Amino acid sequence: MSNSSLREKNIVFIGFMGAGKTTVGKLVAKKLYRDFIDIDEEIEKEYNMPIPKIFAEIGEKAFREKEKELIQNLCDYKLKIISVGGGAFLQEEIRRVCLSSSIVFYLDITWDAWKGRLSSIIDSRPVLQGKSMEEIEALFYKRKEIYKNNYHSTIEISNQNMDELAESIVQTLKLSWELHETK
Ligand SMILES: Nc1ncnc2c1ncn2[C@@H]1O[C@H](COP(=O)(O)OP(=O)(O)O)[C@@H](O)[C@H]1O
Ligand SMILES: O=C(O)C1=C[C@@H](OP(=O)(O)O)[C@@H](O)[C@H](O)C1
Ligand SMILES: [Mg+2]
Repeated sequence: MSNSSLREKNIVFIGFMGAGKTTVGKLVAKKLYRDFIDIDEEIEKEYNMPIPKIFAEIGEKAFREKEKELIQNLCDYKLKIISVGGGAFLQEEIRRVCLSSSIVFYLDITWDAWKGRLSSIIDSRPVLQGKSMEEIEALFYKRKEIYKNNYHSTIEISNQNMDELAESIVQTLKLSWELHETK
């Protein structure tokens, strides 16, 4: 692969709900002077309603179809920073298109660190609602199996400040771009 093609690839952030994909993706985009796209935000704009309302009124199936369509379309572009929802990589077609067109960055968080975030995110994450802590924990580990088998680069984010985290991601990316430089 030529250096320019690696540098031009999109960067896609994956990981569990609340791991920080949206927050960190935005910061990384700013540091790299690139466009940032949050897939959930795009879906909310399309339906003109927040995600819990989309799930309740239109249904998860339609949400997943829209998620796939938007990601597939965006992967035709270059140089984008994209945060996908935590459920996106459950779809094989999404995994395939992201892994082939983009650098997939997995934001990994421990269960212990994640637990503390639940109360601040549950109202906007319908997938977490109506579940016991044991059920959420089981979902957390089930999803982890998918993320950890489908990425190019990863970072442990459990106890890091968001800006430092974004800065380490940028440094990792720059290093890998330089390492792949063809003279
Ligand atoms: N590194 C971090 N440290 C502490 N809180 C964080 C961190 N990253 C994200 N958060 C907080 O966790 C919540 C979920 O973050 P968000 O970026 O929306 O995650 P995701 O897009 O992965 O669901 C937000 O309230 C955000 O402020
Ligand atoms: O994991 C999931 O199934 C979902 C994650 C959410 O995005 P975040 O991962 O950004 O919270 C959002 O797409 C939707 O609520 C479903
Ligand atoms: Mg998000």
